[in-house]
Amino acid sequence: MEDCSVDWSVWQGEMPATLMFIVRDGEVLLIEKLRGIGMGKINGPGGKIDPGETPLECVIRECQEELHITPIKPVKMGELWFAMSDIPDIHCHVFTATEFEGTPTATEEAVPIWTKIEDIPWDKMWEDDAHWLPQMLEGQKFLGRFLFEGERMQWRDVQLEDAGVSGWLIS
Ligand SMILES: Nc1nc2c([nH]c(=O)n2[C@H]2C[C@H](O)[C@@H](COP(=O)(O)OP(=O)(O)OP(=O)(O)O)O2)c(=O)[nH]1
Repeated sequence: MEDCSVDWSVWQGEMPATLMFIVRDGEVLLIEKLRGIGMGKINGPGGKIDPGETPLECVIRECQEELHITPIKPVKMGELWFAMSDIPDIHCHVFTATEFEGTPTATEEAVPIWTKIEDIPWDKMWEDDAHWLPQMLEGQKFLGRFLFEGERMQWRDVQLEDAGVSGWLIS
């Protein structure tokens, strides 16, 4: 991979966002995303953080809005820093949970898809996901930094456990 043109030591995401991956019995709750950034892709529920909201508040609200479920005791597992070419840079907080209230329900924003971990459809997901989601689903915390040109990943760096967590912008 070529050198990265981004100075990550001063990078600040312009658009804060969240993602949730609920895991139960060897399956992960994914969505087909019907609108917003990444429309048409498979992803976890999540979205942009509203002004005044914490990442935890946001990820719970997005699960309620997109799937009519409330995750219980979400755990922050990672940060994703996306330097983008055509949209504002995204700073995403990634959570997991093993319990939730409610029944995952299709909405105007998302269709729920329980997926066996070994069957995750990488070709329908963002290109970077294969570089941190497997590690996260094995319980490792992380910091992933990516440079995108449009929807194509140009550069990546993923740090696991303490090396990653120590770089988080928000604990
Ligand atoms: N897994 C994964 N998720 C990503 C990547 N890039 C990226 O923005 N996302 C996520 C972060 C957010 O959850 C989501 C983008 O926010 P959104 O457009 O869904 O936000 P929203 O629901 O608030 O938007 P809106 O439809 O109300 O305008 O996509 C990526 O490379 N991989």
